[in-house]
Amino acid sequence: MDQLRFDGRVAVVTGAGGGLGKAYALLLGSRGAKVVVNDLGSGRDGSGKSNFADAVVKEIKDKGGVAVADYNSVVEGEKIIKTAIDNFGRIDILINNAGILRDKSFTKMSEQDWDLIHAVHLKGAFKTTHAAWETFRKQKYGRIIMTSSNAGLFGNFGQANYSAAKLGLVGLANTLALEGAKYNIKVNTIVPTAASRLTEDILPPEMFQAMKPELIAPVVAYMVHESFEDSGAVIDSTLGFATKTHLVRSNGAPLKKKPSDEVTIESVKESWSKVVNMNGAKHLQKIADVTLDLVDKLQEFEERSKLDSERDSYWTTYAYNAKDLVIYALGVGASVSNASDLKFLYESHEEFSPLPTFFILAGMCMEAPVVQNAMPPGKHADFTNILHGEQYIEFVGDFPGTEGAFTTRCYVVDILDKGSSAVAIVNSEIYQNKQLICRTQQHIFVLGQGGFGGPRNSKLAVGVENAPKRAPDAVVEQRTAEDQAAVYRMSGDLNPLHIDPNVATASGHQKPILHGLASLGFSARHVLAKYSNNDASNVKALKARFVKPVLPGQTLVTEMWVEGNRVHFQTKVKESGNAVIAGAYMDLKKVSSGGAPAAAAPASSGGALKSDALFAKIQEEVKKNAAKAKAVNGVFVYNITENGKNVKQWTLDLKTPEVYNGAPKSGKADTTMTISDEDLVQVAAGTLNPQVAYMKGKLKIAGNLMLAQKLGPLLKSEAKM
Ligand SMILES: CCCCCCC[C@@H](O)CC(=O)SCCNC(=O)CCNC(=O)[C@H](O)C(C)(C)COP(=O)(O)OP(=O)(O)OC[C@H]1O[C@@H](n2cnc3c(N)ncnc32)[C@H](O)[C@@H]1OP(=O)(O)O
Repeated sequence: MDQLRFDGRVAVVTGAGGGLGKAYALLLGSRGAKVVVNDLGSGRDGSGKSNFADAVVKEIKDKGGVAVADYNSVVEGEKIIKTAIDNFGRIDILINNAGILRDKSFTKMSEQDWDLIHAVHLKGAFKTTHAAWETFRKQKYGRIIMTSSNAGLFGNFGQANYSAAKLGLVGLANTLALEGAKYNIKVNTIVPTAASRLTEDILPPEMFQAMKPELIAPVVAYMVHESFEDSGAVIDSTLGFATKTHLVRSNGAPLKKKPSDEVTIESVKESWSKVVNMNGAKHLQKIADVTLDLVDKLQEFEERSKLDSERDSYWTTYAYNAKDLVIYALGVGASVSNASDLKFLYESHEEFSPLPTFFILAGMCMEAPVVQNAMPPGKHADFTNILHGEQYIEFVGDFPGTEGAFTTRCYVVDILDKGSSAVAIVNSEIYQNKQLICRTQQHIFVLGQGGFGGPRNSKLAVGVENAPKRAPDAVVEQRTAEDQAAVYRMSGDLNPLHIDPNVATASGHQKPILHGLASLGFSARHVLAKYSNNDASNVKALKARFVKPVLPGQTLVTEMWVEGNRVHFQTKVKESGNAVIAGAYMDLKKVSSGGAPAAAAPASSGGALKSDALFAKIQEEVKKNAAKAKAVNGVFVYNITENGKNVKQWTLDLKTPEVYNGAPKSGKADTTMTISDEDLVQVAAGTLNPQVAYMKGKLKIAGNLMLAQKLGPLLKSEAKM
């Protein structure tokens, strides 16, 4: 990097007779600046006289620099600035560094102690800066440094006067940064901790030795260089280390429940934990942002209150990223052994997507006592007596992306009395940037808590739909893993019923049961793959009832029926024959028939494969791409499999280039690629990235890896067929 220089610039450094100020003056002087070395020449309490400034000037001059000494007090700051103008005709840089201490505990602090400190630090900085300000404005250039202290930012015993003045300087810099912005005047604050006359007998000797002002001087010099762009920054530096400090604001909280309520001391106490909760605290750049933030929050409060006045609601937030999507997909049985699942498992996949059922999680409001607080008198609900009964999700706005944050409103719309048990119907509205993205509805079955004389049915319940009587149009089966619930829990539902054998047996189950939403996630994936080409954004709504628990390790069999844009489905456990999900459906914007297989080993893939026609197409493509093929120059063998068995073998001899139906005519295969028929169909249909099929197909490389990689582009062109 080119040396950062200050040629042609005039710098005033106050308190430059020793310590930090001296280090700043020497460094700037050595880099071409003409320096006014100001120093009153007093001890650290402001008493005594010396000629330190002359010594510094001499040192600068001895090294070929230009400098002049100034012995005025900063309280008469205009005289110091005059020294610069009189000697050098201009001023570009002002470093307000001069300072003294009058440390005393507050009890012993006199008004004089207070005034003297404020006069030197705060008023002194005001006087010098004010004197230079007009020149800076006129020449549209100025670099100003205020010197603050951690004593000001955090407080320090015995330094009430000094702390107040030091934080005052941050306030001064903040405002001057704004007022100077359009004149290219940058005003920043340094918070140095260095060995100086101020700290000499306060710091332990070893630390005092190490805290060299020379380690801070380059930071300050950079902050007054013409290339420095920040303004209003507070930079803490010591021991060759620098950090930025700024204020942050909590999200805050309304101090009342409804806009019409009074704010009382009690309501303030009730809200206090939210007021001081710093989770998600933000740094606001300017005072206008503070006002906007407040207006925004008040508007949100009004809007929420309108909704809350209809029903008592709980508001929660839910943030997710790619990792959450992948963990969820694993929890609902997506597997790399099925190439079409990769888009749900691999964050760098070109079609990486959330599964549609993932967004049910944002509506769960697991942390809120939403059901508990809505139970009729004498009835209770907690994790020991609830079962997930039904689930609904409907997408209203744009399909959400692969990361985001939602605000969710959760409220109970009805508590039904089903005789011995109760059913709580919980609605959720899920918003992103104030836009409604989706709605969900959960039916929570509360065992043994019925009989309170409530309604048996609700008009507000989204109903289940019986499947057609005919044989299913498609069936997909997939075994859940023994650890399925343990994986699914990581998406947020930590109900011990799904992991703790004692809790499970106490609730009457032989072992921990699978989350209802995990089983639903499996079946929804099967439908999505079969009838929506795995396109999650094609889903409009989904409804299901959990009719019997599923045990991890059991095999789920999803039966599907297409009726218009609705795919009815129900799910059975293969081992017991029991229906576990019933009355379920997925509404799609568009139904695509015979789509991708969802499970690793589908029971019925639906529709015969036209591999011969496909073979002809690939042959044509290879001929079309003969030049490329020759460049690849390899022999590849495709094993065509059906239900796990090799049924056919094609050889792609790119040396020739030709495709053979059967064993290679000549030469040995360089690469053997096993792609299932289904994947090959998808590649041909352009719905499966050939590279993905390629990765999934157990690629055995007999030649070299480069060769295998070169095959990628060729397969890509085949995908366009
Ligand atoms: C806000 C916080 C939320 C927390 C969310 C959840 C946290 C999760 O960790 C919890 C889970 O995932 S639990 C696991 C998944 N769920 C299950 O396994 C439940 C399976 N279902 C059953 O066992 C029975 O259906 C059973 C036991 C539910 C009902 O069986 P029965 O008692 O035999 O009922 P039945 O006699 O057939 O019918 C009685 C009335 O109830 C209605 N009904 C039946 N099943 C229902 C169900 N699943 N959901 C809603 N209502 C249901 C019936 O229609 C009937 O009403 P009516 O007589 O008016 O027709």
